[in-house]
Amino acid sequence: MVSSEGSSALLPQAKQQGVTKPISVSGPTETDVQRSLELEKFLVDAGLYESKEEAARREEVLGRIGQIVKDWVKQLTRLRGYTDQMVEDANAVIFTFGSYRLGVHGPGADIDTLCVGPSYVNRDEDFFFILHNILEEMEEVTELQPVPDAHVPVMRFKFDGISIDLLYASISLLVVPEDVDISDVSVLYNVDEPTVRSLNGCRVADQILKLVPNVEHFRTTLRCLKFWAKRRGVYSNVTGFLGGVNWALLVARVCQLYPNAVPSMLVSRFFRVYTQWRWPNPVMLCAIEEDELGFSVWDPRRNPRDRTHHMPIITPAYPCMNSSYNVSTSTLRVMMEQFQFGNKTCEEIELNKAQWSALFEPYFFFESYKNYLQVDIVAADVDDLRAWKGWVESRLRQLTLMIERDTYGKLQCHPYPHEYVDTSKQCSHCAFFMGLQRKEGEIIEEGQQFDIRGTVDEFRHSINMYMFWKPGMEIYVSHVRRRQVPSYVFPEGYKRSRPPRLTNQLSHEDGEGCRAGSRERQFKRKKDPERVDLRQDKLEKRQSIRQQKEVSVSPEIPCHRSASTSQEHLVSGLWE
Ligand SMILES: Nc1ncnc2c1ncn2[C@@H]1O[C@H](COP(=O)(O)OP(=O)(O)OP(=O)(O)O)[C@@H](O)[C@H]1O
Ligand SMILES: [Mg+2]
Repeated sequence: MVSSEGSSALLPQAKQQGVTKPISVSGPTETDVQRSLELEKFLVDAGLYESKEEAARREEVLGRIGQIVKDWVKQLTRLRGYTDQMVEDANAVIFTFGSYRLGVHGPGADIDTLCVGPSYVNRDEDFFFILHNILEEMEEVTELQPVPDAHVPVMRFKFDGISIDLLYASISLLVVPEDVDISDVSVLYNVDEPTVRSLNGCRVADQILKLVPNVEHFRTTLRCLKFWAKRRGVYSNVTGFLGGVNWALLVARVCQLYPNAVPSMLVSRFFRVYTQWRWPNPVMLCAIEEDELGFSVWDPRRNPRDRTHHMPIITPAYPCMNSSYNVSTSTLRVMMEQFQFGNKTCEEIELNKAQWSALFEPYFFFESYKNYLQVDIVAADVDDLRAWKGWVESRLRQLTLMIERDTYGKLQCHPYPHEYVDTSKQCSHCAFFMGLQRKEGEIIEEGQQFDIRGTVDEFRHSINMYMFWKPGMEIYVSHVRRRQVPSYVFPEGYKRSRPPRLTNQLSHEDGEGCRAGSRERQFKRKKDPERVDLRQDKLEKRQSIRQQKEVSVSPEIPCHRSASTSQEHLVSGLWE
């Protein structure tokens, strides 16, 4: 039986912006409920839930951190000469947010944590210096990394092996009550911008949980979509795709539109809604009133910059902001393709033509393009690499934008949010890849080439502006063809033989590539081995002529600072 709800499920375009009423109020059929159970089982089997022991360990760690910050504030209150009563009352409170707070974290996930302290305990010295030193002395604490200059200042560390992101907000109260309500807008009075941003993570999580009609259904659906996005290579805020909070808001909106739906229905409605969504119409949770939006930070009527956002997903707590400003036309295009894939697969699941596993088929990035950019990052040791890689990764979006800008949009980039490590290298190494393709429908004259050497040079120049550069930190950008992609990117260290075209596989080969590919497959079907050899020989010859035309493709990466000019490590710039 196909699931219920009929034509009301079709999203009227006019309602896309500011839909306030649910699209469908009809409930699930038995089949829908059964499918939901199957989906939940699939998620459990995929290892997405942590064990009871791990959950208890997290609680314990949070309790420990809560006590550490209380002691820290008390100690500071005493040092600053406040009265005994003030010392007695001195307090700090820990809140969680992010996936842990939403109840959708998996085993090994980090815990996003906010410490709320009194007005006289500040971030710069008290948090990033005194508390930092206290943590540094503790043997349970490892990998302590303060990031005071971030958009949202954060102290990262592991406590008993559990990753913690700890933020700090000093609110305008002398004493922080244990039950302080950070959902109340008054906590935002007289605090600086980084504090507003730090408080916002918790306020957003609280709002989401308040605004969805059924929290458990929301959680299962969100777990499913987050897992799906990771499998399909579209989970990453920094690369220009969507991160945890963006997926949470998209799912929450669908939950509002279908208040009686069970997770299996919500997953398929998710794809149906977002394949039809006319971006850049914003996605907002229902409780945000137009008036409220008028006072928000994100407001395309007042801020011209907001009009440039491609996929606005607005946070539901004041000040409402676009949580997905990193999305570009390239990453939006990739996500829309993946939504189409999700929609098609869900339709097949609803018709009993496919199982849930089909939805989570991994995306074969290295089979989807003929041409790639390989960005190699090396550093002297793992600590340097962590910092250097973070910097380069945060700039990769710029490279995508610059290439599309410099080729007038004729060359499209697909940044892939996955890092690969060549363990055979002696230095610390990782590599990122981008798929490259001509824009669909673009007519490129014969012999026309894309020269992106200048673009890559500009990118390298901006990367080398890194304030904390150390000897050994290097970046190399090269153009590689599919067959030259290094073997360490493949899970078993070897390339999959080219599979028959899967229905779920989105391919981005230009016409020439498709013809060559299909000819090769035809040859393999021929019985006459001599004929195959001859034809393959011809192909190989052609390939070798092509390679001779190229400049320095896939250079060997040295592990020392090279005095060579950037030309040696550049993308070839020759494009057929
Ligand atoms: N671009 C953003 N805009 C607004 N808030 C953000 C943004 N990025 C992160 N946050 C806040 O920080 C929280 C933690 O971010 P994080 O990337 O760890 O997501 P998460 O929901 O915890 O998912 P994950 O399972 O990937 O850790 C988010 O839930 C959100 O509250
Ligand atoms: Mg998190």
